[in-house]
Amino acid sequence: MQESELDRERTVVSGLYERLDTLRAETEERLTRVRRESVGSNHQARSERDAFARLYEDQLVQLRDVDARLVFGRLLLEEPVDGTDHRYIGRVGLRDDDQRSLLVDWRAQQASAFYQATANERMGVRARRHLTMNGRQVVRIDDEVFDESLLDGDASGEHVQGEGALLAALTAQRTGRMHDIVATIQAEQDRIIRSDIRGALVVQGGPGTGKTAVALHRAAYLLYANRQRLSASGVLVVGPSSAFLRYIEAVLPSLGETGVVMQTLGELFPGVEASTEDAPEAARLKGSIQMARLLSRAVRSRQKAPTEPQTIVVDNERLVVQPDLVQRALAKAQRTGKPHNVARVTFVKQALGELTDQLAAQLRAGGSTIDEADLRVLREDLRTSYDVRVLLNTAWLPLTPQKLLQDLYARPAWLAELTPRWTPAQREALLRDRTAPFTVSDVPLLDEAAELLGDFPGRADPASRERERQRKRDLENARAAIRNMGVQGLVSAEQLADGFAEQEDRGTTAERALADRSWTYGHVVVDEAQELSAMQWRVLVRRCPMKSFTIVGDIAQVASAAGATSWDEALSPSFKDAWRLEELTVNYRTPAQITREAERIATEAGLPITPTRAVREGDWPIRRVAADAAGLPAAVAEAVAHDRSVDAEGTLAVIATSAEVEAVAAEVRARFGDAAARGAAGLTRPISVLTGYEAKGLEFDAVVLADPAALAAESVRGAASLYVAMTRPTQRLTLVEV
Ligand SMILES: Nc1ncnc2c1ncn2[C@@H]1O[C@H](COP(=O)(O)OP(=O)(O)OP(=O)(O)O)[C@@H](O)[C@H]1O
Repeated sequence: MQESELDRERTVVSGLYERLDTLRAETEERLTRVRRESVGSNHQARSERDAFARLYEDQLVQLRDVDARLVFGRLLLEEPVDGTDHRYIGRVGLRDDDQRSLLVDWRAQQASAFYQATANERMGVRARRHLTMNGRQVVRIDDEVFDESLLDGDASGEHVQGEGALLAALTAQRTGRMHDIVATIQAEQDRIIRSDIRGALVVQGGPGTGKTAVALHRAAYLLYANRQRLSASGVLVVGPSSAFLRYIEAVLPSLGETGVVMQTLGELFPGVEASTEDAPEAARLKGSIQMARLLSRAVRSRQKAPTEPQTIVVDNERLVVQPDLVQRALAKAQRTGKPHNVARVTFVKQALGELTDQLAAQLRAGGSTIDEADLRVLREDLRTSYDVRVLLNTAWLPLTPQKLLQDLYARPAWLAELTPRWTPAQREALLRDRTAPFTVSDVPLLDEAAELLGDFPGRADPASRERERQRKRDLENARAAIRNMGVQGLVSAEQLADGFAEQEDRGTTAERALADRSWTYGHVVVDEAQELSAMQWRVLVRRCPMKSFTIVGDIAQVASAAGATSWDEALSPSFKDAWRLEELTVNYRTPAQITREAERIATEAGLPITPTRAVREGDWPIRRVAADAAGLPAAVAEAVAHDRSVDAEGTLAVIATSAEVEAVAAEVRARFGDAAARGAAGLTRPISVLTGYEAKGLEFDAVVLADPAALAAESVRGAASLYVAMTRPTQRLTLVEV
């Protein structure tokens, strides 16, 4: 029975691959045709041709990317649709020449029953089948039957769907890269993935519950369901480190989505790439909302009238400028409520007006006659005079965010003046050399400063307005080209317009978004969101004023000094109560034996953990070894060697405190050579040596923990660090105790 079913599926699946090959051949042919097209010197036609060529190339890449595991599921329907009661679910949708559906995209409404149906809630489905593939060949089928009339006695309806396929995915060896989970998304995850795009959705869950996987699949789903809106504005994915982004970067392309922007928190301000962290005290301070008030005061204090009358010389005329004159201009500019650099235009205009009047009055008193034309000349003389420039710049200097922040950190007297209620220790924490590179915690401050300062007059803005106009022209041209070529439905105007833009060096949506601080995204995904400070939230909300967010994290895993202690505390300043919470409870990563111990230690340390239910018991108990006189690094290397003897192929992470990590890495490197590496570089090697913070969000077949007690004592949030470290393995955990 099984054998003949397998054969039957093989026939269907090879038909689907045939269709994929046909589509590929057709796209290749279109590409060849479009490349051959002679367009002469007509610029518009050439640009269109090149854009189409690019598009077809992209489609070919996409068709190639979905080849692996093209199809992974089948529903047996209660009511036939289009003459068939079978519905196949895959990475993309495929239709035959008569537009009949052959394969349904996993994100389509018609696929939702594949993830949601249960014996109690059948959603029009009699049975669900998981197909496991090896290359293009079906090698295994797993059935869940909801309609009892199909059964010969066996019960069904277990709460984990497609157990065989799921367990195979969970116990598969890790590669150092995250994979998609389309074939085995579970019902509680699917509900989150398909949840409405509007508003902020918070996904709280313990380690290994699939928060990252769910967030990425949700991004792919939202792009599919809101293609038009999101392809123009883009989706931003924010993760804690570049190692983490590298770990997850292949997931969205494997789901056919390539245009998503991924950034770490240190990269959110264009032109600055921060990766170093501040000491905890400075990080906490810089992350707190009082920095917003401080920056606002700092900017305001750069708008200052002189205390004494100033004498300036213009056109050989000595002019005594009263502080009042400058004060009036300041007040007028401040009343506009505009950012510093923009309001400066009003300040200068007002001050020059009064100075011109004063100069004219003085000249008239000396016997000169001054008419309208003379006034214009006087004003110009004043505007270009060195003395006037010094006077006006002293009162209101145009500023860059970088300069403002560097001054604030490097001028203790000014900082003290601005922070009368701070303690000396707090001020001390901010002080540093003007040339020191910006840290991750400085990035939101630069962004805040940029908001307060505004663009330099005459810079940036016209360019972005021109970009918008050009985008509109591109879209109109793309629509016309699609109509002319009769390829409606095959390509979207947005995709084609991206092609024009790239051709002309104007950049795709993603590239334009990256370069433009004022870009607003259609949706933002934030991973490890519990780590974000109040100031970081402010930046992200500026990047998506519609507040369409997917926020995933685990409050119990907070490791950064400026991180949150509750979602309410973290989110209410920016989102008020306009966010909804979903929880994930099943741990797909860590075996139960390890999960139990990690949760026990975390609970004892008082962490607010969300207990998880591990889907499998695991084959290996936690191994505990003691470091002897030879020291910790040697004991760790020995523990690694022992683990390699159990499984020589898998990925392994050594996790140690910042104080020990280099010594441990040196020993491990000495013993295992190029198979091991320190830091993010190790993620492509079998053995990586990481700190607790670097290990966040990652997973490995095995973990060797160097001195867990030291890890727990490392910082105020050390217990969380230990909890994170213990929950990284999918198979084995070794604790090397001192
Ligand atoms: N439905 C699923 N099918 C197959 N694998 C899954 C499923 N859900 C989660 N996983 C796997 O479980 C592991 C943990 O997932 P993920 O990294 O998304 O968890 P997390 O909640 O973000 O964890 P952490 O908080 O520890 O960073 C990953 O290997 C992921 O692929």
